[in-house]
Amino acid sequence: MWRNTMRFAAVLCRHLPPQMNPQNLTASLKKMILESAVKFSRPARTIAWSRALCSAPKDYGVPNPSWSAEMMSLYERYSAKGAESWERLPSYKRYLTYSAGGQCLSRLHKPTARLFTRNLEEEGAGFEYTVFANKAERRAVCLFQAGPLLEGPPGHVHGGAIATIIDSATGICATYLTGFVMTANLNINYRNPIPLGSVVLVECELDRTEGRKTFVSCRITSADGSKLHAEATALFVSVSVGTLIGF
Ligand SMILES: CCCCCCCC(=O)SCCNC(=O)CCNC(=O)[C@H](O)C(C)(C)COP(=O)(O)OP(=O)(O)OC[C@H]1O[C@@H](n2cnc3c(N)ncnc32)[C@H](O)[C@@H]1OP(=O)(O)O
Repeated sequence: MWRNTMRFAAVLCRHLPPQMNPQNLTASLKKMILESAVKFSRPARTIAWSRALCSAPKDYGVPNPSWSAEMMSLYERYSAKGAESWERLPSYKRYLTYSAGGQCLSRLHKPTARLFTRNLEEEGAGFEYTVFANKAERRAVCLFQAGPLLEGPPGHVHGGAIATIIDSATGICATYLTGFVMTANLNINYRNPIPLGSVVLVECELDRTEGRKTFVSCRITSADGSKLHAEATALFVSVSVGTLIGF
């Protein structure tokens, strides 16, 4: 039993992404890994879980057939700028999976949970988005195509869905630039409704950091930049992985 436990823990640690190598893990995370290993250390389960943990997660930030010509054109424009300036960030269905660039931890922790913005399998129905980030300029841009299940006012996107994409885009920007964070404050001014099915740019910029606080501002405009849909400011507070997991 103990040998299986240690073998399972070793498999987990081997598949942690580089920035989460075992020397850098918090005590609470080590405890979680060991507890999970104990829980699943019966031989048959060990093999099944090891396999399940090691398959590649689906990246939702790549084009799919629901993307409009306008969404594709923007995607190609940012992709063409080159990874040295604008890096496309992969997008998975769990926050930790995205942040750590791996998959093991999110599958161990409440495995049936899903990121709110990636909770529909039907392509094009809800949030279709992809994020490019520019480290040197401390900016990120989210290309967002709003599906029909995000309706608020007839034919237009729900204000809560707009808040969600702003929270996500600014959160991804803050996480990319400063590490694990949680939203502490979000202020939004809605300027013009967003038509359902349209593609908009959610442009985020890191304004400043103060200790654990990261301030990000955001503008949502039409794809050609001619119409302002919303403006927002967000405050994120850095947290440990243990806090995110709930330890
Ligand atoms: C891939 C997808 C990315 C998605 C990103 C989406 C992120 C989310 O939606 S997270 C979910 C929504 N957010 C939450 O549930 C967070 C709930 N709040 C909390 O857990 C805590 O209040 C938390 C973590 C924000 C801060 O708590 P804690 O770690 O104890 O920090 P705390 O000491 O209170 O505050 C740290 C600093 O921030 C400031 N601060 C905290 N909250 C606020 C606030 N609402 N307004 C202004 N300042 C604040 C404090 O004054 C303090 O400032 P200073 O260092 O100058 O004294």
